[in-house]
Amino acid sequence: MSGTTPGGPAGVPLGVPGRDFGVKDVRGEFPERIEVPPLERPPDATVRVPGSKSVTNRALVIAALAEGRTTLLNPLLSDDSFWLMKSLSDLGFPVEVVEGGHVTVGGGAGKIPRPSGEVFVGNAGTAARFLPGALTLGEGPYRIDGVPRMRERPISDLVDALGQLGARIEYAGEEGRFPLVVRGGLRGGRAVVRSAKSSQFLSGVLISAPAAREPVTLAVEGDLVSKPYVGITTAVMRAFGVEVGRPSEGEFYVEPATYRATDYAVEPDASGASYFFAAAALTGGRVRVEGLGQGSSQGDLRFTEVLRRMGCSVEVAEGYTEVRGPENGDLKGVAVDMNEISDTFITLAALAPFASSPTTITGIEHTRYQETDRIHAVATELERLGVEARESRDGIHIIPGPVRAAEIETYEDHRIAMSFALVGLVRPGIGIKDPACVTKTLPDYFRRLAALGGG
Ligand SMILES: O=C(O)C1=C[C@@H](OP(=O)(O)O)[C@@H](O)[C@H](O)C1
Ligand SMILES: C=C(OP(=O)(O)O)C(=O)O
Repeated sequence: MSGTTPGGPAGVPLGVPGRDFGVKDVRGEFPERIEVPPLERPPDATVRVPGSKSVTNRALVIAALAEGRTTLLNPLLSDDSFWLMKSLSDLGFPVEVVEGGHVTVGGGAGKIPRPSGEVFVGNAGTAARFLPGALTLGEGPYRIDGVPRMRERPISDLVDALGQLGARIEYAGEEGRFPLVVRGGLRGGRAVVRSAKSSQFLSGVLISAPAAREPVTLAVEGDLVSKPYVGITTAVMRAFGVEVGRPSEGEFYVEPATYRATDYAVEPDASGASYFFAAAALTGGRVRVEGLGQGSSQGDLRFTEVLRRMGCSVEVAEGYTEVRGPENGDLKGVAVDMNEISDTFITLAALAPFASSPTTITGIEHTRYQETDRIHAVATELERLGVEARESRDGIHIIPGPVRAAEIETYEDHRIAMSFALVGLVRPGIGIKDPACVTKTLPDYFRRLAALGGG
């Protein structure tokens, strides 16, 4: 790695106890750009990745609503969980990162300790979409805001759904956008939820539903994107003692209940694991990710099925998943609908230029509303590498070809940085600008990537 090595154990103690919730602000320790050196030989590695962002942030909110003290084992400690832990702490919940990087949360048994206040969620979609419903449990008003990009990301489908359940939520600035002001009280009843721009709206309503005074029935209207994340939501709710009923295909039913605190082990992050699997695919190497395997609640582990179709051999076992890239180096292009696993479409887009045939990715229009307009950003950066990429409304078509050296713009999007860094493993001269954006979900990503080379 040129420049300083961010996120290394020497520079950045992750998971240390203290008021920084184990997430030291390391952005200033990153260089302005990082050049990823090509690997000298294909990796033959067994790696661990931190806990799932999605599971961590659900478990944190639910633990705060629960009765009793929860310990989260192997949580993700990164910007996204930092903003959620800080928000909960600002609301008066005792949240602590203890020895070993575990997190304890003192639940309010359905109450919020501070009667009013302000919270800030950075650019964490999970915090932005899970907290408004939870805030209806307190007295209010509570103001919730985020970074400028969060003020552009959609939120009205969540506000509308909670409103149908009796929540009083106002837009403090522009109509339909962050920041919001939330007042207390959630009646319950029946709501129609639109989740075509983000599944996080449905998840956010579900998480707060047990706190309503009356039973809640939710009917999903229109497309539901990123479906497996709703399964993660109901799985974490179940672990804290609340069942979600499914009266019919598009309906969810939750009775009034108080979550029960529990000790909860967070499984490794499957979206984060995708970069390490992809590194094996790209180099003809072998990478095993420990602790992530059969029975995972995360849809993104199915990225390995895409790699299998591209010619990799994949083993999803009980306690690990292992990917071996094709020995002859022949990665095949694929046509794949990635609606359900869209965080990994960028990982695939970084592999596609090296395949022996074109790749077509569809079903990902909703990613235009995420950290950046991801379809457009990916097409732009592939073109910067000299690769032909055709953008459509809901996808991208990538034609393999020679890849030239380039300085990659990352648009404050951790997944653009992490995915395009993979190109650097096989092509010299790939610079990643603003590499600090990886702190959103994987602060020591570049150290981990370099370690694949045995470093
Ligand atoms: O609920 C979650 O934890 C997430 C849902 C997905 O968002 P969308 O439903 O907006 O696609 C995913 O992209 C995001 O990284 C995490
Ligand atoms: C879309 C993502 O994040 P968020 O939770 O902010 O939506 C992501 O991590 O790729």
